[in-house]
Amino acid sequence: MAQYTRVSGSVGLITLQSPPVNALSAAVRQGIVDLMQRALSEPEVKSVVICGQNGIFCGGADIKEFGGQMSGPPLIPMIHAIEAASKPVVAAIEGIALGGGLELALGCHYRIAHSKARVGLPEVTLGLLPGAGGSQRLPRLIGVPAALDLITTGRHVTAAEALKFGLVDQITDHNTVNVAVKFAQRVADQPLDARRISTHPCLCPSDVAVLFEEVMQRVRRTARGAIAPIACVQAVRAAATLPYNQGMERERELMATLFTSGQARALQYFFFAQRAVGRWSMPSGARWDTSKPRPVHKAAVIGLGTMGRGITVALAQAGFSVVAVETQEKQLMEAKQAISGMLERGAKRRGVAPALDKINYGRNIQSVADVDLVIEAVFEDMALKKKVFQQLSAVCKPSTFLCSNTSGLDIDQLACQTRNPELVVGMHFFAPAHVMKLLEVVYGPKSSPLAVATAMQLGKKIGKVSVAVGNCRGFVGNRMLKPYLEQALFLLEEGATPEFVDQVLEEFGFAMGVFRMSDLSGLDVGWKVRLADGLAMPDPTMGQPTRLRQGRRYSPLGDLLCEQGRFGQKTGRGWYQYDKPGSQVAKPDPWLHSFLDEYRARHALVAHRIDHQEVLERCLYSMINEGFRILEDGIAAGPEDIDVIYVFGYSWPRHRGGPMFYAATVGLNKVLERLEHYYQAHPDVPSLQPCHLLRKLVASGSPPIQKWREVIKKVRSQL
Ligand SMILES: CCCCCCC[C@H](O)CC(=O)SCCNC(=O)CCNC(=O)[C@H](O)C(C)(C)COP(=O)([O-])OP(=O)([O-])OC[C@H]1O[C@@H](n2cnc3c(N)ncnc32)[C@H](O)[C@@H]1OP(=O)([O-])[O-]
Ligand SMILES: NC(=O)c1ccc[n+]([C@@H]2O[C@H](COP(=O)([O-])OP(=O)(O)OC[C@H]3O[C@@H](n4cnc5c(N)ncnc54)[C@H](O)[C@@H]3O)[C@@H](O)[C@H]2O)c1
Repeated sequence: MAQYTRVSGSVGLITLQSPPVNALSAAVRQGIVDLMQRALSEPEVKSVVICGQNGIFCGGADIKEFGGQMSGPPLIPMIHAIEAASKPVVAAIEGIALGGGLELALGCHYRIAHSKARVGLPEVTLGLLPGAGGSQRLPRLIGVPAALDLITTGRHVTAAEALKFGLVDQITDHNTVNVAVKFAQRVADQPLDARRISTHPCLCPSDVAVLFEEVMQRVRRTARGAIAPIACVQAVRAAATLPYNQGMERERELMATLFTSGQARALQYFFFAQRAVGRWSMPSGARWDTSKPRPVHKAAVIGLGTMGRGITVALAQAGFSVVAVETQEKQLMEAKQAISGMLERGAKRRGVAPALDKINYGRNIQSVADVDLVIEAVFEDMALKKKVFQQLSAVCKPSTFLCSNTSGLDIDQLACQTRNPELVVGMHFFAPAHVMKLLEVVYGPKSSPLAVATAMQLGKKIGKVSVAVGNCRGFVGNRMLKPYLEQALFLLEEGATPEFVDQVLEEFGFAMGVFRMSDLSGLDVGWKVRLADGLAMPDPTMGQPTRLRQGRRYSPLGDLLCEQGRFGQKTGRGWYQYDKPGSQVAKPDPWLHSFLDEYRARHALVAHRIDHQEVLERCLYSMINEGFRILEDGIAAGPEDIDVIYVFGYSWPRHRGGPMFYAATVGLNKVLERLEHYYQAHPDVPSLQPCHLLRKLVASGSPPIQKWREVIKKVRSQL
């Protein structure tokens, strides 16, 4: 909807009204069309201002409409009509002008923005391009290089940057609508021809062909298989090389291809999934909207290794006072230096002062007595963590929330060490913790909704996408990683190479294949856990068959590498070889290939040809199957939680929506049928056995992912 008012006698003010972001729904578009006609037909009206209600100009096309039949006036002719209007039209931009919202503003003859406003064309993040003339008008207004940057990245720019680009005509700290109305009065009699951006020539640098070639190469390299960024470059190239009308035709063709692509559907699903995870719920019935967080002013971090340092930086950068504790003097000094460096580099990038004074360092756990929340990040050792939790419980004020950054240990066991187990939750960050967006907030059986709400809110304040999950070994992310890693090792035993498996996974869109990722994280990390679990047993005299544990197939390949001191990048050898320890360039290692040949010979394993399909299906479907088990067990509330965890924490390609969305795209019956096939071939691998929920969903006719929660509820109630 939109509202019309006449202000100052001669200005027609059109206000978009569609909360929360004034998206261009059919009703809003109809309103704009009708009210523009009214403004143009009223003789007293000399100029028009378009604004949005509640201090928000417009968040773009209504994404919810994309899935269904589009109705109402189309956007492109609507914007053309505004540009062609005989009276000046001024956009008054407050809050945001994004996507179709900015395209609407580009159709206006002038743009006035509030100094705090942000503008951008983020369509690429939804698998689209600016398809209402944005790809053709923006380069004509701000030049090809700047337009390529904005359109291919989708980044939002501040009003000040927009002014520098020439994207807006004026910025103001005052009431933007009032300023725009006065401006509209001033320009009422000005000629409009030069203000119609579609008539401008597209100014190109002399080396424009080289520029497009370079940008296209960069985009292809970083897109990881996403098609929208490439289409965005093609659309801007059309603006640079074709007359406006032909450019618009090219924009329409490219948009039509993207619009119906699975990638756009996946990215739009993911847009809503990211927001859905904020509406968390617990099996007890506690929910985000009925649980109030408690404010946190001062926090502590215990253990300043890899994770503790990143967590301290994230907290300090967000303005929290932090007490940072490390027991060893040498470690403390090193950590202090590293944290200061991270803060200084971050501050330089963002053009602010480093938050060094936010942190108090100490070696004594007593120094955390008055904090509101503690995040423990000591070694992954249950006995040590229990001791730390006992100490914290004795030292801290009774209301302090005690959180652990454990990667997968039982939160409940830690809670049991404290006086107030209801205030204990997991806060599982991902490395590097000041960079990675994901935070798993893990509730145990005793965790209170207050503790979950507080950890979720803290996560949001430090810029994380927080997902509330239940307590089980590995929580959601690492639990699903286990069958994925396991299949990758089995594939090596059966004839594949690390390079081939990684190539397939990287072509699928992962930033790194499983073996390159393991080399980066350090092979010793998982080895220590397997040793502690009694799985890794190098001594053959222990009587364990090498490739079997507790009746299940087991691959000791990772253990054997660790026994040779091959821990990955840090030692310069792992699944690959590196020029020197710490180097990041992975090279195939002939030693590893001979080692695999000998290993297969020793175990009478006959290598067979493993193709692309088998690698993908076995690695991904076993992981997806575990995802269904997680849903069945109530560890994640819905498929969106799992998908958000995988995209933000494990570099799952966003344009494939996440593992559960991918399963829905492939077809649940196909996933089930292939799992059955592989389980039959490998009956000693339980992770390949299709789980009950997957069978139930297929038996229910494979409903769309948005309906899975209903089936999940039924399955859980039967358990
Ligand atoms: C051939 C056909 C031609 C077509 C022409 C194409 C036109 C055009 O080029 C395409 C587009 O504009 S594509 C669009 C380009 N635009 C974009 O990509 C902008 C996307 N939006 C954003 O980036 C952020 O939401 C804001 C920065 C606007 C606000 O951030 P914040 O303050 O943190 O708030 P928040 O929590 O994020 O959102 C609050 C609520 O609003 C909801 N909602 C928001 N935008 C929506 C929309 N456009 N729609 C619907 N809903 C939208 C959101 O879901 C949430 O509701 P929920 O019930 O809780 O789920
Ligand atoms: N490294 C990762 O990628 C990663 C990711 C997510 C979670 N985690 C988890 O985070 C935790 C820490 O892992 P990390 O990789 O940072 O380990 P790390 O070995 O780099 O650091 C642990 C630090 O804790 C310190 N420490 C040990 N006992 C202490 C005590 N009693 N009081 C204060 N400090 C003490 C050590 O001196 C060391 O500096 C583990 O639980 C791990 O599972 C790690």
